[in-house]
Amino acid sequence: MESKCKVIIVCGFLGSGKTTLIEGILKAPSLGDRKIGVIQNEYSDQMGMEGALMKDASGNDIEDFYEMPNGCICCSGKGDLINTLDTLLSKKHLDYVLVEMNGLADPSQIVQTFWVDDGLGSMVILHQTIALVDVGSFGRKLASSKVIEAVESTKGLGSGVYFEEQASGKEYSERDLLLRQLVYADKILLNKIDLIPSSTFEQTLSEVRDLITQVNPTAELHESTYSHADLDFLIDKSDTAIKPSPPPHTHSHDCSHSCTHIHLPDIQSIFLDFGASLFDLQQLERCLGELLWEQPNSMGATIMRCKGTLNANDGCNYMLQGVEEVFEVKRVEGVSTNTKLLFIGRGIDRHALFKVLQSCVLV
Ligand SMILES: Nc1nc2c(ncn2[C@@H]2O[C@H](COP(=O)(O)OP(=O)(O)OP(=O)(O)O)[C@@H](O)[C@H]2O)c(=O)[nH]1
Repeated sequence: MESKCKVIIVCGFLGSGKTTLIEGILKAPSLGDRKIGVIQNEYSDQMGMEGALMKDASGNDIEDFYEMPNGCICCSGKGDLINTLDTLLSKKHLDYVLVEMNGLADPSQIVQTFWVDDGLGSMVILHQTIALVDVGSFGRKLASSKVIEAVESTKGLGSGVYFEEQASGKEYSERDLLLRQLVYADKILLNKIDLIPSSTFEQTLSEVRDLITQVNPTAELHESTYSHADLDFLIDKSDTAIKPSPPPHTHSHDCSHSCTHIHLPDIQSIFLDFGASLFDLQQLERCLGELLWEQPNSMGATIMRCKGTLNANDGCNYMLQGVEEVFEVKRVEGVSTNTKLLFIGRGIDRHALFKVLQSCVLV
């Protein structure tokens, strides 16, 4: 009899390194002949770029990649995720499926789905949940006096009270969401430690470790850069004994009508398609600097995350990756696509943003 497919949920806030983690696992030579599928929950149904960049150790495309666009699998989880798993597993046996949640999703519904759904148990098993934390920004977001308050606000997770809150489609504060993404994790990567200034390195890490341990005392913590960790830690080793108990009652909840797809009240996700336009790279980098280095910027917007693909004046394709004020525009090979950019943040005027970026297009 074939063994069950092991599902690994990958969660974490915007830009914390989830895709980087999955790319690293897929490329790891020590993966051998284990078969892995990927389900990625994107913010926009028009992005569809990260699949093309996912390669195995030999540089081949990943066959079993599936994008669940424009949605929140934490809301439509029971339906969409299960259907997608069905589709993937009906083609062939997979040893693992990595499910990347979007950066604004609360993973608790999905995790609980696996705990309580017997039908699911027959073909797949939840192996573990890995959460990514961008240590520098996590520390900043939860720093100082807010720490106690934030930890207090997670009390009751896993209890009936928490379930009821979710059923009413409750929107979270950014701080709550950050912490909720950690509560169900078996393993937590303290990522981007290269970005912590050396003068505050030890202190920052110790504060973040301390806070995370209060929220989730049983998770295994691992410090990383570019989401790197041994495969043994990431996918092989799993200690089911340390998983928290399922909640006391099974509350089935179809929240497609009541939940917003993004659990933060005022966050916008703006998708811009510039077609085959060619961008002046230097001009674009100047514009991005102006948009990202000061938050809120001169347009009054706070941009938390931006990413996309673009065509440049040198005839090459590039990928934009930005997390808060840090961004890079990196050349990519083997991907031919139009310019599609996604911006997530607060107070963004779509038209004004389009105009600024349009000014970087060659005429
Ligand atoms: N300096 C630094 N950059 C990192 C590290 N890990 C990831 N990045 C970069 O951070 C950016 C975002 O990484 P992703 O892996 O796309 O993050 P994500 O969590 O999948 O992003 P969303 O899906 O948009 O939430 C990329 O430019 C990565 O190269 C790290 O440890 N250090």
